[in-house]
Amino acid sequence: MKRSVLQIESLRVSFRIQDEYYAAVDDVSLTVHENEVLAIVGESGCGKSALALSIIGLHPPERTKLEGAVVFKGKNLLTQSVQALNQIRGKDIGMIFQDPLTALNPLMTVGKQIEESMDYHTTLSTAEKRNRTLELLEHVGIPNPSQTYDRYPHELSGGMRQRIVIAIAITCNPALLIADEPTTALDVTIQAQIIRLLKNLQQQLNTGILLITHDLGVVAEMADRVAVMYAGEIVELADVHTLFTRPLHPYTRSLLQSIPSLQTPKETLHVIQGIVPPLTKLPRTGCRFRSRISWIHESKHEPHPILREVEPNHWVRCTCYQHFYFPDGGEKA
Ligand SMILES: Nc1ncnc2c1ncn2[C@@H]1O[C@H](COP(=O)(O)OP(=O)(O)OP(=O)(O)O)[C@@H](O)[C@H]1O
Repeated sequence: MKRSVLQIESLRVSFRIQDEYYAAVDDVSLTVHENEVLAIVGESGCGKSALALSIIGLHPPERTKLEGAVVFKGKNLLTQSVQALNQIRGKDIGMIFQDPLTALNPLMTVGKQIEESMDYHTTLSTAEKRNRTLELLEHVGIPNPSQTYDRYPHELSGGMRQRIVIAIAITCNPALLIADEPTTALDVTIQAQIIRLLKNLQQQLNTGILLITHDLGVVAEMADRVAVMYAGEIVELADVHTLFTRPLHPYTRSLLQSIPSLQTPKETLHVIQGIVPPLTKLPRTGCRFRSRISWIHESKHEPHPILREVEPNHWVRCTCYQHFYFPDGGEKA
C-alpha cells in the first residue's frame, strides 16, 4: 500500500471581503500518496488555487482564515511559522506555477536561480552546486546544460523556461510537488512534453504530485486519481479510469460532455448552463450545483449532501446523480 505524503483534513479557506469571511474551499479532505498524481479539476473560480496556495501558506494572513489541517511529515502546515514554512517550501514541497516567465527572476541567469534554492536549503560548495545544477538541467531535458546555465529566462522558449521552473522545484528531491496549471501557458506540443517530463520525474523521484488544472486532457494524461471540485467542495473523487468511464456527479458528466470528441461529431457542444457564482454569492446549503441543472427536480437533491463512497474508492456528493440526464439529448456513446 502506498504511503501518504499529504493529508488535507476538513480544510476550509475563507477570504475576508469587506467585513465578512467567505469560504472558497469548504470542508475539503484529500490525501496525496507517494508516487501518485492527484488532480484537482474544475472550472475557473471553483477554489482549486485557493486550496493549493493554502497548503504552502501563500495567502495574505490578514485577509484569510484557515481551518482544518494540512498534515505533511507529521506537522500541520496551517499552524507553522513563516520561518518553518520557508524550510519546507522549495525543499520538501516543490511548486510549479502556470507562467514560467513570472515565476523566474528576469535579472538572474537560470543557473544562479537553480543554485539559489541550494543556497537556502543545502550546504553544498560552489563547485558542487554547479555540478548539481548541470545535472538538474540535463535531468529536465535542457540541451547544452553548461551553455543554458549562463542564459537569462528571456533567452529561452516558454517550454524551456517551464523546464527550468521544474528543475528548481525538484532541486532538493521534494516528497510533494504542487503543480498549478503547469501547462496552461504553453502551446499544445510543448504541453505534451512537459506532461511527459513531470510523469517521468514523478516515477523516478517517487514524488506525490498535486496537480491543479481545468484541462481534462491534462488530467487524462497525467493523473492517477481525480478530485472534481465545484463551488469550494469536492463533488466526485475516483481513479482516473473510473472518472472518465463512469462519471456520476452531474457536474463531472457536464465537464466531460463539453469536451469535443472525434468519434461522435456533434453540431454543437454541450454547454454547462450558467457560471460558477462569485464567492459572495455561492450557494452554501444543499446541492451547490442545483441551480445549473434546474431541470432536475428539487426533491432529487439531498438537503445536506455529503461525499459518499458509492462503489469502492469512488465518492460522489448528493443523490441527484441518480436522477441526472442531459436535457439536450443523450450522452456520447
Ligand atoms: N485572496 C482572495 N481574496 C478574495 N477572494 C479570493 C481570493 N483568492 C481567490 N478568491 C476567490 O475565491 C474563489 C476561488 O478562486 P480560485 O482562484 O481558487 O479558483 P480556481 O478554481 O483556482 O480558478 P482559476 O483557475 O481561475 O484560478 C473565486 O471566487 C475567487 O474570486
